[in-house]
Order: sequence, then C-alpha cells, then structure tokens
Amino acid sequence: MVSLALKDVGATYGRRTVLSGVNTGVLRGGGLTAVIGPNAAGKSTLFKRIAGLAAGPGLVHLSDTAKGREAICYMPQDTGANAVLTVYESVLLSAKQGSGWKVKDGELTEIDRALSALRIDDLAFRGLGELSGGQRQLVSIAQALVRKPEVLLMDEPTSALDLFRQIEVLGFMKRLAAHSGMAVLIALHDLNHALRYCDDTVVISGGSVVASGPTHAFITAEMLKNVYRVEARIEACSLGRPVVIVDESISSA
Ligand SMILES: Nc1ncnc2c1ncn2[C@@H]1O[C@H](COP(=O)(O)OP(=O)(O)OP(=O)(O)O)[C@@H](O)[C@H]1O
Repeated sequence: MVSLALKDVGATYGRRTVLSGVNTGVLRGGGLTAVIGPNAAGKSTLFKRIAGLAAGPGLVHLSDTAKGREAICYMPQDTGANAVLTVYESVLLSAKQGSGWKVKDGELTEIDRALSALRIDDLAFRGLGELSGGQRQLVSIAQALVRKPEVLLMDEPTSALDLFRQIEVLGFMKRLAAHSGMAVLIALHDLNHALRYCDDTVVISGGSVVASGPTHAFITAEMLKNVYRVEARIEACSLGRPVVIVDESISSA
C-alpha cells in the first residue's frame, strides 16, 4: 500500500516563500487525511508542491508504488470548464492523460463506473458549460478517479455540494480508499467532515504545519482558538459523534 511522507518541504512562488519546514509522519494509503487551516494558510500550495506543480525545497517521499510521481493526482479547487466538451468526453480525456489515444473497453467501463458511483451518469452527454457548480465539482471528482491515482489530493472537493452530496461523496471516498489502498488527502474547511471521515489530520497555519496526526487528538478547542481564532467546543452529538460548535470569533484587538 502506497505511503507518503514530507520532509522539510517548502514552496515558493517566484521569490515569495509561502510554505516552509513541512514535516509529516508517514501518511499511509487506505484512508482519508484532512488538510485543514485558515484561508491562505498554504493548503493548495502544499498540494501543488506534492504534485510537482510548485517549486520548493525538501523531500516528497513516496513508498510502495512503482509509478513514482505518476501515482499522484491533484484535483484543484477551481476546475474551470471547457465548455466545448461533454461530461463523458472530459472524463475520457482525463483517463487518457499521459497515455495513447486508443481507447480500451476496460477504460469505458471505468468511466461508466465513476459516473455512476457519483450519480452523474444522467449528465454524461451534457456540455460541461451548462452544468451547475456542484455538478461540475462531481465531474472533477470523476476525472480524478478514472486516472486511478494511488495518492489523490482533493482541494475542497465538497465546497459546492449540497448536504446530501457532501456526505455521500466523503463516505464513498472513505470506502474507496479502504478498498483500493489509495491515500486521499482532502483540504477541508468543514471540520465536522474531518472529524467524521478522516483518520488523520494535518493542520497548516501561516505556511507551516502546526500539527499532524490522529484527527481526534488535533481538532481541539485549543487548536481552534490558536489557529482559527474562534472560541469553540467539541461536543458529542446525540449519536455520540464529536462535532465542532463555534461560539464566537476572537477579536484581534
Ligand atoms: N500563484 C501564486 N502566486 C503567488 N502567490 C500565491 C499563488 N498562489 C497562492 N499564493 C499565495 O500563497 C499563500 C497560500 O495560498 P493557498 O492557496 O495555498 O492557501 P489555502 O490554504 O489553500 O487557502 P484557501 O483556504 O483560501 O483556499 C497565499 O498567501 C496566496 O496569496
């Protein structure tokens, strides 16, 4: 099963350093890891650095994969839409990325499977340009899945989805990771999703990792105060699940 570890990883845009000294333990395949932190903390940049799309020092160490960097797929926050393509064509194009243009039967089956797992098979022959934001986000997930990554970096993949779709997609990703051994890192703003679906969490603030390890140990009232500047409580809901309740922001005055 694939695993990923970051050692003294940094990232720069031109002369500007936005990420430095990022170290994590070994992030193993088979589950979801949340990457959390305030706006502009460096979550997307970390994903771009891991995927080789941003420059910077340090080591992104991948183990137990024969594919090297090819094992990694980055699903960006803003996916943009090539209005000329249909959903099916765009997913097919993604599946063929980096390989020849000859389409095998198995690949079409994989596409059908991804569209159906995300319940967007009815959109297959609609143009990308005529989809809603949430529908486009589901298509982006399908595009990522058909590339069969071993490490999948999902940048706020549920931000445009309704409540039903959010839990459906995260539940599906959790089962898929457990079944396939894929390592899935998910940048999230909804910390209740992190608590419910992610075994491990990496907390980023101001371009550095401030904590990395088991989710329940790190999503705490103290972390929320220090990193997010809010007074909050973690309490058990009526089903016994921990939930974050935010009481108020802490003024910087
Ligand atoms: N292409 C770029 N060139 C220069 N600076 C950039 C670029 N992309 C991001 N930045 C800067 O890097 C910092 C980290 O941005 P990043 O997008 O990684 O944050 P984030 O944690 O993903 O934020 P958010 O939660 O708002 O999506 C920010 O200060 C941002 O302005």
